[in-house]
Amino acid sequence: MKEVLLSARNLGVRFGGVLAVNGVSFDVKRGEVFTLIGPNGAGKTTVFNLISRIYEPSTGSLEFEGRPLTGQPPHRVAKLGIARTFQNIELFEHASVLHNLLVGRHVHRSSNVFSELFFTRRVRAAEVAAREQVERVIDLLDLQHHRDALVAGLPYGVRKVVELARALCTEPKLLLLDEPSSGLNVEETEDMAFWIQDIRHELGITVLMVEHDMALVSKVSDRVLAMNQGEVLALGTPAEVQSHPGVIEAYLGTAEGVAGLRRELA
Ligand SMILES: Nc1ncnc2c1ncn2[C@@H]1O[C@H](COP(=O)(O)OP(=O)(O)OP(=O)(O)O)[C@@H](O)[C@H]1O
Repeated sequence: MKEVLLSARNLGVRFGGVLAVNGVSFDVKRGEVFTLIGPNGAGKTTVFNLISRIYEPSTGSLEFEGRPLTGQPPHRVAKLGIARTFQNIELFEHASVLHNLLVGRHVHRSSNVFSELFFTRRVRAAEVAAREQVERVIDLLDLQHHRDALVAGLPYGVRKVVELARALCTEPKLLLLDEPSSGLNVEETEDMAFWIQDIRHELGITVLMVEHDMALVSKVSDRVLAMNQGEVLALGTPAEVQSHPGVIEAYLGTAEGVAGLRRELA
């Protein structure tokens, strides 16, 4: 059995009168692609924000590599090996792709003013390692042609890949992808599925994803957790979860929704 990388136990968070997440428990195993699905407002992004330490849980705990994550300040999360992308892309728009990726590497910088000023051997070695990792990621995600382009001038689909690249430049153990297909056309979504599979197989990175596109979910996920109104509805393989009656009712809602899902999966 695979080792558990991230463990959530009885997670809960309340915003005023809204219980956004309530008693949610799950384990993400090292090397898998684990996906959260559910209708709008189910609590998926809130779970991401709890893992990123943007929100403090009202109840429960999170462990990463067997150590408590709850209690860590948000700026430590990247250093521990957790990177994320956002539903709305967050990049430096007026910087080049290369600069955005190099910024992603800064999580590994531990130099002080003195060593930076005199460009010591350690700083030089860190600089070389940063460049090598950035070039590896550029090659993996086929971004060579866009290396020197300003982010602001790039099509949305490419910006989405640049954001993914920036997260990979931090060399994460766990990659959180918040709706990687949102805003992408069919072809770009297929490319995104390839990138996710490559990231998992070639880099061995564990992926925790929130996604609405069920065709993408089925293609890349090992396990799926369905949520509704802040609670866990079902956990299993993509096929098991999609055929779960509670999921069909909550996630798809209507008979037309079910027919739509069947068409999408056909
Ligand atoms: N900062 C906040 N303050 C108040 N309420 C919030 C906050 N963040 C989330 N919520 C509420 O918590 C619930 C869960 O929201 P969340 O964004 O996690 O859902 P989601 O499953 O990611 O939905 P979507 O698929 O639309 O992104 C919603 O009712 C939302 O309005």
